[in-house]
This record gives sequence, structure tokens and C-alpha cells, in this order.
Amino acid sequence: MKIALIGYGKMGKTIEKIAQERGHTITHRISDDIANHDLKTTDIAIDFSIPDAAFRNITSCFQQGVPVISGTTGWLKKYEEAVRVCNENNSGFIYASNFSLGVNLFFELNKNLAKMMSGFKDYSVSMEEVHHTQKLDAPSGTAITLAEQIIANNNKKGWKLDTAGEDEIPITAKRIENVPGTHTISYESKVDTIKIEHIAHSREGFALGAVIASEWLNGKQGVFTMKDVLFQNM
Ligand SMILES: NC(=O)C1=CN([C@@H]2O[C@H](COP(=O)(O)OP(=O)(O)OC[C@H]3O[C@@H](n4cnc5c(N)ncnc54)[C@H](O)[C@@H]3O)[C@@H](O)[C@H]2O)C=CC1
Ligand SMILES: O=C(O)C1=N[C@H](C(=O)O)C[C@H](O)C1
Repeated sequence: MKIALIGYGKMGKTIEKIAQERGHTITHRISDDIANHDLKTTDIAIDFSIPDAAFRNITSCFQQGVPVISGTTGWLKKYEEAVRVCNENNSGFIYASNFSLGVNLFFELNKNLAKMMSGFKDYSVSMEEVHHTQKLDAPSGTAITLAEQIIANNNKKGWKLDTAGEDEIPITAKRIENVPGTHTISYESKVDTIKIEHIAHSREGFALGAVIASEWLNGKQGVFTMKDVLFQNM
């Protein structure tokens, strides 16, 4: 496959390595305004850029007839608009706050645990995410997805960074040098604590997931999720 990398930073470079190992060709390595680039000869674009540029990058690809895998976080208020532009252009789109297989399994575990805990009022839920110090957004996209899953399966009404109200999930975001991404969910009562945690040891899991998603999306039209890619038969 011919792949355009939009955002050639930490993730772009890790994706390049894995894509080449799997026999793909990198046609573009883009770190500036998408308007400067003609993508028509590429099969798919993988966007891991910055929150302020992601929407413009993604929709510009659809308008050029190029399907998109996007892992950029912090732009999701415009997700529905991106879906509309994808469909108008008969293109293909997968966004995921986290492309790793491990986190997508963790998402399923989180939903089940939230459902199981919903009847037990003695436990209060909270979340902590830890990432490297260059991260632009907080809380992480993954933490927001986890919180939305708890809200849908428990009796919480929303989430807040740091101090939250009675019916909200408090999320703590820590920034520590070189941490690829750790997410911990705790249910705490007076007598004990139940914790589930995902620790990424490197960026390779995110990058491999994004390349597998590109291979899966190639030739398809429509808007999909990582659940479609990884757990089609679940
Ligand atoms: N969904 C997932 O599995 C994962 C998502 N991410 C997200 O991916 C994004 C990128 O992460 P990193 O690679 O760690 O960041 P990074 O800062 O290393 O790379 C971002 C790159 O985007 C470039 N850039 C700036 N303006 C641009 C524009 N207008 N168009 C295209 N590129 C532009 C920057 O020059 C930089 O090279 C972040 O939003 C992060 O949260 C990161 C890891 C996994
Ligand atoms: O910026 C990162 O590094 C990461 N961003 C994603 C997020 O915001 O959830 C995924 C992963 O945790 C690493």
C-alpha cells in the first residue's frame, strides 16, 4: 500500500518503521499545512499530527479521495463534521483515541467492570493517566474514551479533570518524562480498592494498530472503529 504520513513526529516515525517492515511504501511525510501537498497518488493517509490541524488534514484528504486513519487526539468536537465530509466524498475513515490491541481489550474490560460495579454504591470510581511531558492535551483521548464508557455503563453523569462533583468521574493527568501512556481506573471503598491498569511499554503497539487499521480500511467505504477492525466476530 502507498501511505501518506500526516504528522511526522514520534508516532509518524514509529508508524513509518512498522509500515515499511510490513511491505508498505511511504509516499509523503507531512509536518506542515496540508494545502501544500497533493495526495492523489497515495492509497491511504495516517494522521498523527496536532489537535489544531487534525480536522483540516482529515477533511482535506477526503476531498482529495484519500481515506484516513486518524489517531490525533484533542479535536473530537468536530468528529461528526469529519464523518459528514467523509460520507459526502464516499471515502473511508477510522478514528481511535488509541490504536493498540491492548488498550482496545482494556476498553472492553472497562465497560464490563463499569457495568458490574454500577449496583455497588460503596465504591467511588476515579481515573489517572500518565504521559510524557510533550503531550499537548489533557486528559488524554484514551482517558476520555474510558470515562465515556464508564458513564454509559454506570450511573455517572460526566467527568472532570482533578476535582469532580459527586456524580462525576475525577481524572488526574500526570506528565512525566518519557512515559508512553499509562491509564488506571480505581474503584475505591472504605475497605478496599479494585484497580485495572494498562501500561504501554513503547509506541509500537499504537503504531502497529494504526497500520493494521490502514490495511483493513484499504478498499472500503464508510466510517468504522477499531472494534470493527479487531473484534469483527465479537
Ligand atoms: N490514537 C493513538 O493510538 C495515539 C494517539 N496519539 C496522538 O497522536 C498525536 C501525535 O502524537 P506524537 O507523534 O507523539 O506527537 P509529536 O509532537 O511527536 O508529532 C506531531 C507532529 O505533527 C507535526 N505537525 C505540526 N503541524 C502540523 C500540520 N499542520 N499538519 C501535519 N503535521 C503537523 C509536528 O511538526 C510534529 O512532527 C497526538 O495528538 C497524540 O495524542 C499518540 C499516540 C497514540
Ligand atoms: O500523546 C500520546 O503520547 C498518546 N496519546 C493518546 C491519547 O491521548 O490517549 C494515546 C496514547 O495514550 C499516547
